[in-house]
Amino acid sequence: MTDTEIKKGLAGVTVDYTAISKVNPDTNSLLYRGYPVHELAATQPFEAVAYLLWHGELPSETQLAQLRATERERRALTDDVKAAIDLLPVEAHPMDEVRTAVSVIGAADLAGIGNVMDAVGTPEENLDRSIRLFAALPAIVAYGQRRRRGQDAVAARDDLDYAANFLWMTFGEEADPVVVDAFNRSMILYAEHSFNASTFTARVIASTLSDLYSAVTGAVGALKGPLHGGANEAVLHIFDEIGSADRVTTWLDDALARKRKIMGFGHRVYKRGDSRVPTMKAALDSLVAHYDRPDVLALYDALESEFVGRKGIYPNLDYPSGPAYNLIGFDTLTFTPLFVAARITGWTAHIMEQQASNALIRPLSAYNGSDERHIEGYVPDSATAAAADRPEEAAG
Ligand SMILES: CC(=O)SCCNC(=O)CCNC(=O)[C@H](O)C(C)(C)COP(=O)(O)OP(=O)(O)OC[C@H]1O[C@@H](n2cnc3c(N)ncnc32)[C@H](O)[C@@H]1OP(=O)(O)O
Ligand SMILES: O=C([O-])CC(=O)C(=O)O
Repeated sequence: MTDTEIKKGLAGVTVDYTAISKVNPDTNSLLYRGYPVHELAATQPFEAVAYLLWHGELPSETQLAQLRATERERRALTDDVKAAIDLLPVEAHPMDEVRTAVSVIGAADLAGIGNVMDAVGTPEENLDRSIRLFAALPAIVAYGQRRRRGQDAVAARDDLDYAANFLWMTFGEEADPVVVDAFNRSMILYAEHSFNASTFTARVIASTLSDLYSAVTGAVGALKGPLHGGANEAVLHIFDEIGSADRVTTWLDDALARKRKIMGFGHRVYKRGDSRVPTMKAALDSLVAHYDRPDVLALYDALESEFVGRKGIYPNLDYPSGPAYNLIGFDTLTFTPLFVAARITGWTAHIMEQQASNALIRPLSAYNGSDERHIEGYVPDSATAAAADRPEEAAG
């Protein structure tokens, strides 16, 4: 064994600088490029926050109009992506559809083909790729839900902004402004969160000088897990299991006796509450009032107060966003793909930041396997035996 200190899960390890966001668990705050996220959620369209994450500044009116025009041009579900999704079983998890769709878009981008040294691309190419994925994902996520319901794709509308068009493509009808506003806020809150597991995955892949699409594909895989983005889906499964507020105590007694994790609670960095929860909870409250569903709020409050009271572990963003997406009408399986559509902004900002100041990410491990041993009967040839006698030369 070794006396090297192991930082399991990289907990508490600071691996690099980032200028994109600051998560501060002491003040329970989250800044995107210096702006508190709740101020952005209250005042900005998601497109402006995407611009902020990529460029470091909020857009002028002209810059926002340019980004919106490009996003609108690239919103449609393209034939190749639709065909690739249609090849998958209709029961496939939508995160697998999204991962596949990103891969298809990446394979169709032929810039840098021919020499692997060009895969990484220029900053201009990577900003363009970021906008391409940002614009394409809503149609992919919307079509996934419609396909599972046996419905056709709904064509994008270029007279609607990002959030309203996303809801239009999913449901085929214009959403109420209350719903659009709550959805827009959720996208902003989900957009970015420093070196979380999926963003770190993207940065690891980018650090090898692989291409942006590969880094995003890996990030989608990391986000799928229930300890990370998959928790918003898992929260709704828990709500369905519990059923109603009056059943919370018995359900929790049983779940804790069986040492189950209560999804939507706890966080690696925040230990006294997630900075984004109050803003998302306010969005959930507006949806509860809009849809007249006080039963949802009763269950939400009952589980939160019982679990926090017993364990002192607080809700994370996935706790209010799960029931909010359910009220809007998204299928439970669609929740984590919605997170992808939002986080594509943060992931791509981090990929470009990694590329701008790259070092291959390759930590060390401490070996705790078998002592050296040998294959019975193996006789090295003379060159191998000679090299074994001169290990420093063999290592080159
Ligand atoms: C957008 C996001 O990705 S936010 C995170 C979404 N994920 C979830 O909601 C999944 C549920 N939560 C969790 O599993 C954890 O809180 C994590 C993975 C998010 C953070 O975990 P870590 O910082 O590694 O803390 P860890 O898992 O070691 O938990 C510390 C203790 O609290 C307990 N704990 C933490 N979260 C929970 C929970 N949700 N339910 C029950 N117990 C919990 C652990 O069992 C552990 O107890 P122990 O010390 O008795 O073993
Ligand atoms: O920061 C984390 O570990 C997880 C999280 O909340 C996020 O990615 O939004």
